[in-house]
Amino acid sequence: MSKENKHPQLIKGGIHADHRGQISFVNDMKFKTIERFYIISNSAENPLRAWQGHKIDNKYFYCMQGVIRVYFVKVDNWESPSKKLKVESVVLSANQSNILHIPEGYANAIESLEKDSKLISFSTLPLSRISEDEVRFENGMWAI
Ligand SMILES: Cc1cn([C@H]2C[C@H](O)[C@@H](COP(=O)(O)OP(=O)(O)O[C@H]3O[C@@H](C)C(=O)[C@@H](O)[C@H]3O)O2)c(=O)[nH]c1=O
Repeated sequence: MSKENKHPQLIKGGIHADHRGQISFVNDMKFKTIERFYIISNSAENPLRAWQGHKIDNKYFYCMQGVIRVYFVKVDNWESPSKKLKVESVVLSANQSNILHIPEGYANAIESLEKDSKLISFSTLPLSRISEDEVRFENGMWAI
């Protein structure tokens, strides 16, 4: 059976504004497989959080405040990945209300492009299984 071609995808949402205020939504986001969520806010001194690799966990990233660039790399070999792997990225903004889905098999890096930017991350793997999933690489592993 052919391996499903799972590449990061943007799940488009929208924003409704009227005299009462504003609603940001992503109607097509499904939570059946979500196990937990957390919110990342990088410090002003370290605006770039790189690199977290995930063999199993899927990430659904949503920018709640400010602007954040998410980089991702398809890891070819977890023990000794090539330094020449293609780095792709997507900019998420609180003014656009989109979710970036990064499937398993990728390393990600999170860069805050504005002060006090906040990213909510929905994960499909319970924290108890992190040890079989997460592989950390140093900041300079893949050039940003
Ligand atoms: C991510 C996460 C962390 N924590 C706690 C435990 C941990 O000691 C502390 C710091 O977490 P981390 O060191 O994993 O944070 P970090 O190194 O920023 O890694 C996180 O960044 C995102 C981009 C990822 O892809 C995940 O791997 C996630 O672990 O926060 C939770 O309790 N629940 C969570 O879901």
